[in-house]
Amino acid sequence: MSGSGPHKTTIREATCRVKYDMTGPDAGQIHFVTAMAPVKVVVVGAGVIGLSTAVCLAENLPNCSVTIVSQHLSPNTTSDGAAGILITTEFPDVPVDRQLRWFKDTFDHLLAIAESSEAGKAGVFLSTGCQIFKEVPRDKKPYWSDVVLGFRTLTERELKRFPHHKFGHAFTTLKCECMSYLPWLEKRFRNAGGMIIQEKVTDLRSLASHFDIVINCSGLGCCSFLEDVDVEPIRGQVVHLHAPWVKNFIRDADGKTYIYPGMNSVILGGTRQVGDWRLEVDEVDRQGILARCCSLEPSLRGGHILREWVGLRPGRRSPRVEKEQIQLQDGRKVPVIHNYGHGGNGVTLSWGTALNVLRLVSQCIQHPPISRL
Ligand SMILES: Cc1cc2nc3c(=O)[nH]c(=O)nc-3n(C[C@H](O)[C@H](O)[C@H](O)COP(=O)(O)OP(=O)(O)OC[C@H]3O[C@@H](n4cnc5c(N)ncnc54)[C@H](O)[C@@H]3O)c2cc1C
Ligand SMILES: O=C([O-])CC(=O)C(=O)O
Repeated sequence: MSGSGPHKTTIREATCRVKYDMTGPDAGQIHFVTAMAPVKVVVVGAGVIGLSTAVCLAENLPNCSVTIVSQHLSPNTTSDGAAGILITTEFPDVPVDRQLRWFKDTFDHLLAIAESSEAGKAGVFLSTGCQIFKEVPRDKKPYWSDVVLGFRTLTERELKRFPHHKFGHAFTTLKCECMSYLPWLEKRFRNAGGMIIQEKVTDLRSLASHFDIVINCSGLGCCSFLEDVDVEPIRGQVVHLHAPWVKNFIRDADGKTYIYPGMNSVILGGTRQVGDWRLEVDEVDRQGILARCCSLEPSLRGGHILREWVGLRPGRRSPRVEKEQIQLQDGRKVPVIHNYGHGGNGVTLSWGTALNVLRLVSQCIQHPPISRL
């Protein structure tokens, strides 16, 4: 780490002191007095997962100093190119109630932004449309149906628009455009006293020697410094089309065809090529995307292409949100909290998994319960 010397404060030394208020308007309340030295937390990564996590920590833990160390910043992260729709799937290794909480916490957080005067600046807004199925799904009402707004089954008349599909849901969800949202989060982070260092991490241990707690939000990047054989790229290509008359989203449940109207363009997708590291736009993929999307929404044929983009989703069977401990050469044990592997759902789960990390960090520093947790 350049620009910071060895740091000797341990977490134990920095834990807060408790004061009991006997008088005044807060009588009977326990106050936690800021400790002598702040707990030094470092967040690796400044995509939607790293920035959400860093903001959550910086705004809720006054006795921590939070630093982001990231190789790339917005607009050069995978998150920047995400369609940003809030739709989730079911991960095999995470209890459903935990997944539900991740999604609901994110939805509620972003809904509040969408309803505020910050919506335009943050790039967060409501989006109504449908998800359609070529075969009737076993579970006609997914576990997340009560998180989104106005969830219902498509009528037969609505389904007639999609002759190759047998079933569908209509609902209102949120779209969070990271090209706006990430700079907006970054500003919020700096306002909360956070620091950002642009640097590649090659070894978690040497980073840990300068901090008390390490949070790993490096997405696919953790392949280079972490032995997690489950992480792999899932290539996604999208086309941005000028077609402002298209207002409602359409998503094929197979995840390979979607149409998402946004603030300045309609995003057409997509591809899901597992293990494919190519970042170049593929001509054949483009033709496939346009053909599939136009077959669902023929009016798109009147649009024109604004730009194209390829990103690599941080693929994993399930996201990894958990704590481990690493031991440094001097014997010091440093908690490392992982928050990566969100695949095609990083925006959808960003705030929920960030709050999960906040709870884990709070446990590490024996911070008092916070009403927002
Ligand atoms: C085409 C496409 C469409 C998508 N659409 C949606 C959608 O509609 N909804 C949705 O929820 N999700 C969507 N996704 C998925 C979403 O983009 C990802 O889940 C999300 O971006 C993951 O965020 P992240 O912060 O983990 O990763 P990233 O955005 O990749 O951020 C990782 C960060 O870690 C940093 N980093 C990596 N390695 C190192 C290192 N060694 N040292 C220092 N820093 C490092 C990087 O520089 C970067 O800042 C889409 C993805 C693609 C490709
Ligand atoms: O699948 C979608 O609807 C959009 C998305 O999250 C992705 O392409 O990863």
